[in-house]
Amino acid sequence: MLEIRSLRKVYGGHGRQVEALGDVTLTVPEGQFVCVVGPSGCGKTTLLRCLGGLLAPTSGEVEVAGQPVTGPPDGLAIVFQEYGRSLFPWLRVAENIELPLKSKGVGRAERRRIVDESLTAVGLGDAAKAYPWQLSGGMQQRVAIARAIAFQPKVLLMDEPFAAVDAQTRADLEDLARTVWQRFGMTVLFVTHDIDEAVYLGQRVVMLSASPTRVLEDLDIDLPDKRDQLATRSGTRFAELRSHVYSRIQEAKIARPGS
Ligand SMILES: Nc1ncnc2c1ncn2[C@@H]1O[C@H](COP(=O)(O)OP(=O)(O)OP(=O)(O)O)[C@@H](O)[C@H]1O
Repeated sequence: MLEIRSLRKVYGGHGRQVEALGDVTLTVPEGQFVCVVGPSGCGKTTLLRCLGGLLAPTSGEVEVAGQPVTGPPDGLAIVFQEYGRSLFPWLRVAENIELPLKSKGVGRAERRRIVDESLTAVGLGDAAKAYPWQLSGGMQQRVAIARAIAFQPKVLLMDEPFAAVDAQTRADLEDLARTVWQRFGMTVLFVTHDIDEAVYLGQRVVMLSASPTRVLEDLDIDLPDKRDQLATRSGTRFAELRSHVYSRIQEAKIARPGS
């Protein structure tokens, strides 16, 4: 479903060149939940932007559902970290969710049905008429997730979506992300700084090196499909996986030239 081959991205301008991605190759089959972790600044967001058609690669190829990415692909939705800036404050929650459906040409009655279903799926069945600024940060991020799933994407890209909420809300949103993935069966690529979060959520954890960025390791997460914040995180296998990922990321940071 997602194919990234020898992806390289160099930002230029103002006499400064930054090689955000060196040579990244990665395949995500349809329906998988894959997490991407790596040292700060290694190009995780850049990778998602190239996949989402928001940035052109310097070289290499990016394909979504067999089609080369030349702009935002059909059937792909992105949830960003900054929910405060991704929702329109002057539109009610239901109108925020409806907007992409309108541009897709979905009729009014069907829009209503999809909005209700998506809000219920994220536990906000009663918030349709509220404005985003009347909701807590965690609730706003639920609205952003509802808007993404209302679009019925085949691919969902998530860029550190829970980094700005408190720990308890974050745990709830992590479980919501897995529930939504299991229910709607989309392919998910989830970028995070948080190693525990990556191991808890993913079927695979892809570790990126420091610049020049490549895939350091692609690890299968052999935890049971049914995960639980307490039982899964306190298990021996979880501890082994997280310490493995942690030590690889530490090595990657130390290997960084000049750090
Ligand atoms: N628009 C841009 N112009 C120039 N350089 C950029 C631009 N966007 C990102 N960079 C640089 O590219 C590198 C990778 O940035 P990116 O945000 O993709 O990394 P990241 O792994 O997501 O970072 P973090 O973990 O801190 O969120 C960084 O050195 C960053 O400064």
